Amino acid sequence: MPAAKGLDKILRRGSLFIRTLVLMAPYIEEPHLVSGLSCIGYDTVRSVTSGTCMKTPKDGVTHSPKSGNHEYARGVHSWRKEMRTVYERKNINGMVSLQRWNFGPLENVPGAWNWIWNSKNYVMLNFLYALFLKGIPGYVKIVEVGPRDGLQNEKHIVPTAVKVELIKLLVSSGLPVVDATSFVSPKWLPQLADAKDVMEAIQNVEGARFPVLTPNLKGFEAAVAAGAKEVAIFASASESFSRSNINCSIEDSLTRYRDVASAARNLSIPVRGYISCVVECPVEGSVPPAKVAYVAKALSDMGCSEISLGDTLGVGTPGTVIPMLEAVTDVVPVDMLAVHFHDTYGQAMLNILVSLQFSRILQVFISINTSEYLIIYIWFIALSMGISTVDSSVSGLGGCPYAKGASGNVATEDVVYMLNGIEMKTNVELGKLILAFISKHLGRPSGSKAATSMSKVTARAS
Ligand SMILES: CC(C)(COP(=O)([O-])OP(=O)([O-])OC[C@H]1O[C@@H](n2cnc3c(N)ncnc32)[C@H](O)[C@@H]1OP(=O)([O-])[O-])[C@@H](O)C(=O)NCCC(=O)NCCSC(=O)C[C@@](C)(O)CC(=O)[O-]
Repeated sequence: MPAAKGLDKILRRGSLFIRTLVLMAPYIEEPHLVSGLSCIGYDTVRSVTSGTCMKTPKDGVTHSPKSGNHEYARGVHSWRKEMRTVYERKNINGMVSLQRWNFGPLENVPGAWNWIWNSKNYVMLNFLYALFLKGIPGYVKIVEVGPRDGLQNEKHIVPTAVKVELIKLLVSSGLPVVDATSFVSPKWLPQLADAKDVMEAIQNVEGARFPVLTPNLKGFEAAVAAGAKEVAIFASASESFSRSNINCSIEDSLTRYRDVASAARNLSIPVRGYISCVVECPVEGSVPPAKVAYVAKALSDMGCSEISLGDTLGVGTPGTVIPMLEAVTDVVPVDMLAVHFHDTYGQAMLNILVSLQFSRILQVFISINTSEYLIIYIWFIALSMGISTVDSSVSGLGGCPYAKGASGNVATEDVVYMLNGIEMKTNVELGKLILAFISKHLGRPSGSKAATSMSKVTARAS
């Protein structure tokens, strides 16, 4: 709805404006009329000089008001002190309609709040506040990508037993989804050439789902044979990156993925879709949001249950991430989306926060009550909450072998620490997640600031 889109943009500019709008709401319903004046085009023009007036039927019988013979009495709205003009016109049924009015000034805030408090509008306005000022989801699903996106970038191939132990530890911390491995060509990605062995070793691990990446039908069939119950396909919003990562154009990749999605549908296997380079490509530079939206729509149309938007280079800021989210949520529902930030420029946490807070006005509706005066209610209904699925990687492991210079993914420990701090549930136990295990194995410190600081505190205390 175009009006909703426009409002959506305006409302997201800042809470001050939203407060102003909310405070204006009492002035939208304004049936208080006094004194008659004639005006061309309108049956009656009335001026309200003191706002303490309110219509009360003299005989106690409710009847259609006619211009010029209303009865008014001092009413409860003591905050209406300003001058206003109301234009009346008889409608086709002989009813008097309120055609237009001027809004009063906004100074009388306490009175306005009285009005809000004493009416059903309070509920609605409270909802608006909750949405814009605190409107982030209560539960965030974390998709752990360390064993796949993290370890695919290690120079030295990590032994299968270490990968399996890592996955088990991650699951025991409460993570609900762990990307386990990729069924890709071992020539392209030798680091994950043991995909079959890893999958077989975690068959009996309970408590989490284990999606695996499949670039084509060959990979899909191998994954299913090894026991995968969920797969992921990975397209790119940049033509050059698509060619360097999976050796084909975006269109060709979508054709391949349609086959994978259809084979998965036949086996009732859920498919996650990844999109790389949603902000920038290492070769082409900035990627237009419309291109990301195009690929997202294609993945959604072929049946992906979730779409993860990857800032593969880790260069995005809220300035580039928000327009991209706006374009994608124009074509794909927000609850299907996940965000996947690398942290090359230290912007990942900020980008996650704006994604959680991202909400859209989906509907504006206007209701008209013609029982007595024409009363118009205008409600801005914002239905969408922010994005509630975040990808991250334990110890900040990762990068992409085909995106030189890109650093690791945002660290899962840092994400959980931040979400705990703003009281959003993840069901992940931070203490259990802080894994000295993988850092020790890789022979370097953790890439998570939260993990490093908390380990120091624990060491000092003991
Ligand atoms: C897509 C291909 C296979 C095309 O690679 P290709 O060379 O064009 O494929 P091909 O069909 O010509 O096959 C070449 C060889 O690979 C074999 N092959 C073919 N398919 C498979 C398969 N599934 N499993 C095992 N082997 C396979 C095939 O059998 C053949 O073997 P040969 O006859 O030479 O002995 C290749 O480019 C590839 O595997 N690419 C994957 C690269 C990769 O994993 N990159 C990292 C992914 S992470 C990412 O994309 C970003 C993400 C998702 O994390 C989000 C973000 O961070 O933003």
